Amino acid sequence: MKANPTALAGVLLLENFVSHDKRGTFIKTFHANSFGAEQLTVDFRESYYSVSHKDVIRGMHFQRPPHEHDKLVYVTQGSILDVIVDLRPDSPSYLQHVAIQLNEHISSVYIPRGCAHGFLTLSDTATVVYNVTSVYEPSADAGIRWDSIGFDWPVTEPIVSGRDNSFVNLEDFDSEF
Ligand SMILES: Cc1cn([C@H]2C[C@H](O)[C@@H](COP(=O)(O)OP(=O)(O)O[C@H]3O[C@H](C)C(=O)[C@H](O)[C@H]3O)O2)c(=O)[nH]c1=O
Repeated sequence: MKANPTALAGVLLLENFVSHDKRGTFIKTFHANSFGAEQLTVDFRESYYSVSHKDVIRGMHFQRPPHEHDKLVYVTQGSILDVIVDLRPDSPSYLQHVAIQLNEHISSVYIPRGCAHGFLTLSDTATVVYNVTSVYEPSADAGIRWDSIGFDWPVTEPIVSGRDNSFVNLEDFDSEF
């Protein structure tokens, strides 16, 4: 696994191990030694996935302290535009965002605690896997409005949940990280 830095401090684009043969494809998305060598968390406490239609936007989500978590995200079917916002006041990339296209199998994105995560579905459907380092705590499940982060989402009529449209704007967000 090769880790590549991004414009946001600590957010890494990871190149997955991918092997093709006549049977199909084999992909490795986690390797404790490689993660440890990059000082990445290896203690994932939950794993879940979502299946989204084209033009769906999910996000921008995070868990509030003390339930914040690191997150490893990858796509097992389809493609997404993965978007991360830095909510850490002490970070050199505070309040900045990055958008990374994730295509099935090829790469994963590692998102440190203190960042908000979301994505736009680019393909007809997309299956997105999340591995996180804390268990789900409803009272700490929070977010920032997807259209308040200064990113021009390449979609004309996004499909967004009422909850995601009810989050606070980034300019009004008071960071606890
Ligand atoms: C995360 C979670 C959610 N839920 C419930 C809450 C809702 O009733 C339902 C769907 O949750 P949500 O609408 O938050 O799902 P997404 O909008 O796909 O959020 C996900 O996608 C964005 C991009 C992320 O980065 C989040 O980490 C991830 O939660 O499952 C649970 O019961 N347990 C859980 O661990």
